[in-house]
Amino acid sequence: MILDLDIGNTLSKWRLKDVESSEIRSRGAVWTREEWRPGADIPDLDVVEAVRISSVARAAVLNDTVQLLRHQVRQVYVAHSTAEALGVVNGYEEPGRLGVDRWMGALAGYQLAGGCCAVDCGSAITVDFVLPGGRHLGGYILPGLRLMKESLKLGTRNVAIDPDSEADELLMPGRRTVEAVNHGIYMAAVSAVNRIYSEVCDQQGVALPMLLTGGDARVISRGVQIPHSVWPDMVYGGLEACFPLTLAERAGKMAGAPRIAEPASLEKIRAGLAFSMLL
Ligand SMILES: Nc1ncnc2c1ncn2[C@@H]1O[C@H](COP(=O)(O)OP(=O)(O)OP(=O)(O)O)[C@@H](O)[C@H]1O
Ligand SMILES: CC(C)(CO)[C@@H](O)C(=O)NCCC(=O)O
Ligand SMILES: [K+]
Repeated sequence: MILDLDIGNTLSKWRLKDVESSEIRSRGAVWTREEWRPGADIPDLDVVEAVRISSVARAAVLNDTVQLLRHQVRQVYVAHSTAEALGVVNGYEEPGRLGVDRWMGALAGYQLAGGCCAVDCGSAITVDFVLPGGRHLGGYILPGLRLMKESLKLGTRNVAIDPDSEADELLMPGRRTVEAVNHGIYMAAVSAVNRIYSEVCDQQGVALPMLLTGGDARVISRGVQIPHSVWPDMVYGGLEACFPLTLAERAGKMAGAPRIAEPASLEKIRAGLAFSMLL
């Protein structure tokens, strides 16, 4: 088995992938903590022959995790943001400072779709752009839904947005504090994603496919009018592309990759942008 780890600021996500069949056997998530010890909530390392890690947690968390895994697993691969990989040129002035989860998402998106807009809706919401040809432009970082809510300190932090709510309802004016907050932060997130996408496509003169991932991808997806695909395993896709181990991965296949939604025409994107600038 291959153990893939996506260590975020809040949650550490894992999945087990069968080396022979390339199938995902199990998955889960644990809180990201200082000491990441195997227990009931993480997989049995006896069956694991290789580990691939993307981590944006503090260096100590990653070091401890790697130390621990090296005792029991022969191959441990840790992803880093580099100046160039798989045909993509990192747009950061200091490439190593780009969050490796963003880099993995951008690489996976490029491998799947060519130029793309990769959106990760986690503790933070990040939006990254790669042009056809592989130039990564950099991106945008904004607070995620939960962080926005917590920063308001209105006593509503424990009332999460129901992930099954319809976007239409979430975009209505709230008539209770909790509703006003949930609808406000939802509006902030989806309008930012819509606007950022349109601005950058307009600036660059290209309509890019959009891909969404992260814990809040599903609910944000419902409010984003731009054609897009949701790819829960997008960060893992970057790990597969950087460290291919199975036959399917060597052939360039990434697990759970969605069908790419055809982007709207540049004219349509520009018309939408012109309209929003009138408001
Ligand atoms: N059990 C959960 N605990 C915390 N957040 C959750 C949970 N389930 C869903 N979420 C939502 O998922 C979001 C976090 O998503 P994700 O799992 O991508 O976070 P993360 O990986 O820790 O973030 P990041 O990678 O940006 O550090 C939160 O904003 C929250 O709304
Ligand atoms: C922005 C987050 C927190 C999103 O997980 C992560 O990618 C990160 O810590 N990035 C480092 C800063 C940067 O990407 O510029
Ligand atoms: K993430």
